[in-house]
Amino acid sequence: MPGIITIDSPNVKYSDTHIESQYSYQTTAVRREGSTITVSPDTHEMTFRTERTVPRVGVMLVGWGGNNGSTVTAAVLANRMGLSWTTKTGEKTANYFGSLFQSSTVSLGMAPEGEVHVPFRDLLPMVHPDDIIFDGWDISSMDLGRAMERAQVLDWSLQEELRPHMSSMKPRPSIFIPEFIAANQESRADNVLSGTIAEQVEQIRADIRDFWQSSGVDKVIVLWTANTERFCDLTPGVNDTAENLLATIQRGGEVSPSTLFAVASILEGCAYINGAPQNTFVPGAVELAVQKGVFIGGDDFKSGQTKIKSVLVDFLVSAGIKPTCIVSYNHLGNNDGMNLSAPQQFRSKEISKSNVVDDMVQSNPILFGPGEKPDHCVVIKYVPYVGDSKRAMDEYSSEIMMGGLNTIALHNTCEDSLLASPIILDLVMMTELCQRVQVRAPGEQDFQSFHSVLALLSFFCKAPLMPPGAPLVNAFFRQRAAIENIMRACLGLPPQSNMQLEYKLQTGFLPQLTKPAHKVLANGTKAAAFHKGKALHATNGNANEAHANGEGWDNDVEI
Ligand SMILES: NC(=O)c1ccc[n+]([C@@H]2O[C@H](COP(=O)([O-])OP(=O)(O)OC[C@H]3O[C@@H](n4cnc5c(N)ncnc54)[C@H](O)[C@@H]3O)[C@@H](O)[C@H]2O)c1
Ligand SMILES: O=P([O-])([O-])O[C@@H]1[C@@H](O)[C@H](O)[C@@H](O)[C@H](O)[C@@H]1O
Repeated sequence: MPGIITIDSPNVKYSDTHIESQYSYQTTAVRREGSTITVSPDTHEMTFRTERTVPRVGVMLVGWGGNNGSTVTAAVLANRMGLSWTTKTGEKTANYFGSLFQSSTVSLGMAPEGEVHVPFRDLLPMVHPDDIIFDGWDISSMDLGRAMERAQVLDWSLQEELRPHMSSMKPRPSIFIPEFIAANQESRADNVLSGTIAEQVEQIRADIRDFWQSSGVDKVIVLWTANTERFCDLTPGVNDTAENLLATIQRGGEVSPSTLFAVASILEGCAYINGAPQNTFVPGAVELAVQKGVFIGGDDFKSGQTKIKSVLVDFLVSAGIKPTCIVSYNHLGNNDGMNLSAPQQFRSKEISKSNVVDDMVQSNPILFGPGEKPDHCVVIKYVPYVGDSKRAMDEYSSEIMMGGLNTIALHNTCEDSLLASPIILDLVMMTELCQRVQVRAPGEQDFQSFHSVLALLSFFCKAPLMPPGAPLVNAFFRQRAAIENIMRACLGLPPQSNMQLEYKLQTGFLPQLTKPAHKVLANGTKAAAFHKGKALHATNGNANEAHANGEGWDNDVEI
């Protein structure tokens, strides 16, 4: 499976330090005048430049001692050490299932032996999760070995192998403002900073510098996987601009811990990602990130029930079926669930879970009139007994042809933290890669980075944070295609169109192959065709299958 991908194109140059590609970005400009819609294809000549050297990456997790924080740390250690462990159903081996980059593939195109798929991570140089160094903060002082035990996510035999390596990991004291999370969290808070919020921000900044220097990493990314906070009021003069936000911090006004961490990270030049649903990125924080040229992204890991929703609703609407009622219920018994049992914290989650279908619904005015939406109900209940094993139950009712009614019921049980952990890794890998990509826009002399609000992270989030004016897309496969095609652009490759025209015409034409599979001498009655990855050749009037031999295709087949 592993392979080194080399692009054989005059538009792609490899130097010791960079991959540079000349890319023709093809779009359409649309103009609607009354009932007339005019579409004008546009081609924009651009240049992508990607640094080839993958740096040593440190990740500082806020909420490190939580279920997600302890689980993702454990998973990376287990993979790095190549651990296997015994369970009642047999031997298990560490893996990164659920990671887009580590466990999914992309198609490069057709080779003589058929379509070639490679691991997503092989498209461009990316940090490997095994190499990530973790650190972080928690209001709970529990070391990571005991936090892993408290989380009750991983098999005991694996925990026993990992504990000696995790017990030495101790979360740094954190910023704790009780009013932002549920009151039921206060019993954990034995590891908190004191002083003004300005002093605490300075401590967080010092922590980042300390980790950066002591770990020897080349860059640090900070990620919030602490509890869901209530929404913060957006108040002019308080958090509407970078200047006002910094002044509010100095003055001691209302700023949430997650926003304080964002400010500290941005001021230290570290990308900051929000894995929870609260509105961390108040306008002042966004402006500060833009001023400092630092990436920010979020909100709220898209891990399970919502991820399926962003697929299923896209399927229904794209198939011309009208979803009219969506009920998403789940219960879980971990600490996240306990925090979400408080109304204000639940409200943050309800918002992020509810808006995920808007773009898909708005894309189809045949099914939905102006402002029309499906009924959409989100319920989350805290049931301690089930722990991290979230039970999600969904019902999708849809109108089908001639007044018909279709109802899809789903039941989904899984460890919530084992869905979120690979997403944390993907968020880090995507962010770190984007920090090494520069783009020269059409007609420009200079290269620029992506916008500080890193829209490419939307695939991993329920409520994507987008640059001003950018359209919000939640549809799963559209988001995935955006990542794939931008990474292909870095290699000078065209977008994945799935057209496969070479196999859809009467006279087949095959891509330029290194070893000609066969001569295509179609005379109108005979043509090369593929079926199930094998070439069906009409030769001597009889269709027979030419099989790929060990080295390549039968070369003597003529038609
Ligand atoms: N599948 C998932 O697990 C999933 C999916 C989407 C979003 N999320 C979000 O990710 C977050 C973490 O989920 P979890 O299951 O790990 O929850 P958790 O409660 O197990 O972990 C959160 C940790 O944050 C700590 N904490 C709270 N306030 C803090 C602060 N101010 N500074 C530092 N630490 C603080 C808590 O002590 C706790 O250890 C939650 O906000 C959750 O809503 C989780
Ligand atoms: O599975 P999903 O919808 O992506 O998101 C999950 C919710 O279903 C769950 O209720 C909540 O506790 C988790 O934090 C996470 O947000």
